[in-house]
Amino acid sequence: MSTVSLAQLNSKNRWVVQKFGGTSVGKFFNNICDDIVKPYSQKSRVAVVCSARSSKTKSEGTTSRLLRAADLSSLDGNYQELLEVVREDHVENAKNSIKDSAILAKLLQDTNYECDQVLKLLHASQIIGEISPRTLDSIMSAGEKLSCLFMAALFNDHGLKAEYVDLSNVIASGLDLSVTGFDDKFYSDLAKSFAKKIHDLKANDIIPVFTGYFGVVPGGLLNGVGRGYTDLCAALIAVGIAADELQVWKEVDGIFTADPRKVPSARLLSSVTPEEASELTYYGSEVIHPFTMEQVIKAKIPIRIKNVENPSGDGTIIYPDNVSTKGGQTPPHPPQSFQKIPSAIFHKKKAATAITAKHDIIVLNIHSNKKTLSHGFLAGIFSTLDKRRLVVDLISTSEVHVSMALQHSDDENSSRLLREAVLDLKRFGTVDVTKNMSIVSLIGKQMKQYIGVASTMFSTLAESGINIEMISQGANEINISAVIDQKDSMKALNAIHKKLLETHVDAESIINEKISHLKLVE
Ligand SMILES: Nc1ncnc2c1ncn2[C@@H]1O[C@H](COP(=O)(O)OP(=O)(O)O)[C@@H](O)[C@H]1O
Ligand SMILES: N[C@@H](CC(=O)OP(=O)(O)O)C(=O)O
Repeated sequence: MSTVSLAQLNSKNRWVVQKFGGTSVGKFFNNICDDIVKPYSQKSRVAVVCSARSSKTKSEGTTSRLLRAADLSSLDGNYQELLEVVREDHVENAKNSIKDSAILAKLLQDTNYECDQVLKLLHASQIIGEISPRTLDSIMSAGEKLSCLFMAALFNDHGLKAEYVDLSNVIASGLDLSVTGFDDKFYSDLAKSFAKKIHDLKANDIIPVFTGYFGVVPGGLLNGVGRGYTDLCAALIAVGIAADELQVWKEVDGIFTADPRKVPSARLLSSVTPEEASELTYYGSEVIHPFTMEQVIKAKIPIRIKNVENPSGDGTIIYPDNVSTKGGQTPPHPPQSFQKIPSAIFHKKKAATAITAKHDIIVLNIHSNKKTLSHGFLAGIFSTLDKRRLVVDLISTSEVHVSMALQHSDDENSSRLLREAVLDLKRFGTVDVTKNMSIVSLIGKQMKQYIGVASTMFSTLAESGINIEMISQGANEINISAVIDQKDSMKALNAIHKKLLETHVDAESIINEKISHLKLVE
């Protein structure tokens, strides 16, 4: 644990909110307790938010299992077996980890109760033969309930004073979000309700362990917010209690210039802006849920991404480059925080910040059967796609041609929806589909200020012998994307990273390279 960071936590009235993802809770619960929550709680108040446990990967984790069980129940399948896997996983983990017999007995009782509740819901869905978004949400909520019951028990077992806080009923049941939407008032009311849960704690040295699942929202949390909703929950808690910092703990040191598993020379970034973090998440590098940023940044609270396996690392701070923190002065004064915020946040000179890739992309090409694109042509295409819940990631149009890149999984249901959409789209012209593609995106808030970045990216692909299917420069000017064959994506990431993101390559050198190239041509 870094003494620098802890030395700055000098007041017990200051809060830090710590969010732990599912795989961290599944694999590193002892580190979380002893090396992270314990030392931080000695210097400040700590609120913990956890996702559902995943002992290996998110796709095999508790939330995914519960969602699969829900699917099975509505299809009259064997959901019981899957739920017993969830129960067994939590019971075994509790028995192996909790030493105090009274704490363990209570945890096992609570764990079995939550599993039995889910079984009842699944049974009801099987009888009805369908599952409503509300029921699906309730089933899904068991993931966070089980993991937080365990984490609170573990903290108490290791000598901390912790209390499990269930947020699943925090949203008033009469709320009609179809009228209000997820608007500012909804978020600010929610943040206040979360804060109230803290004021209701029995003593002011208790560590609340919040279920990252936060309620049956109309339309369903899964539909309204999507997977990864615990980030948003943690953000709203941070806003509600005016925390000094929101820490999102993962299994990487922070945000890198590229996925470190794919690009060995990727560098850790000391800071990124919220816009960059959102783009990175959307285009393949799951950094943080995009809804998280707005709320926290509005409240001037920095977000820090940190590594559960390396708590003393500085991590990556997500903070706008033009806003001071709460109580701070106007920019460019660096925001005050638990750990120093790198001055580079205000003096970033790099043209690009990071490169990312999104896989399982298909490209839909539509050649209009008219000479020019007619009135309503694009609207027709989009409503056809929308009907099948197909979301376009990139689009590029010419006079008579539209190309769109979409993410597509090969499961039966998605394939059927795609087939239907293609059939329907044939009303507008000839349609062809190219599968197994990737979107490679270069992200950077500074890029728009520099000439030559896009052309360097595309010429690097060409020099590597990689064919470009489609090009798009995002409307927000912080994203330049190309669609390429998926089998070339590793090569593309590494080549572009080498050219545009390795330390010695900065914006000036791109421009100089361009100028010397122009001179040669002359
Ligand atoms: N630019 C990037 N910076 C950091 N990690 C990235 C990046 N792009 C992709 N990743 C991957 O995202 C994963 C996020 O970390 P992890 O803790 O596993 O996520 P989660 O908390 O969602 O379970 C890492 O495995 C990492 O390889
Ligand atoms: N457990 C939920 C919510 C979540 O936020 O997960 P994670 O923090 O592990 O991404 C999910 O799997 O989507």
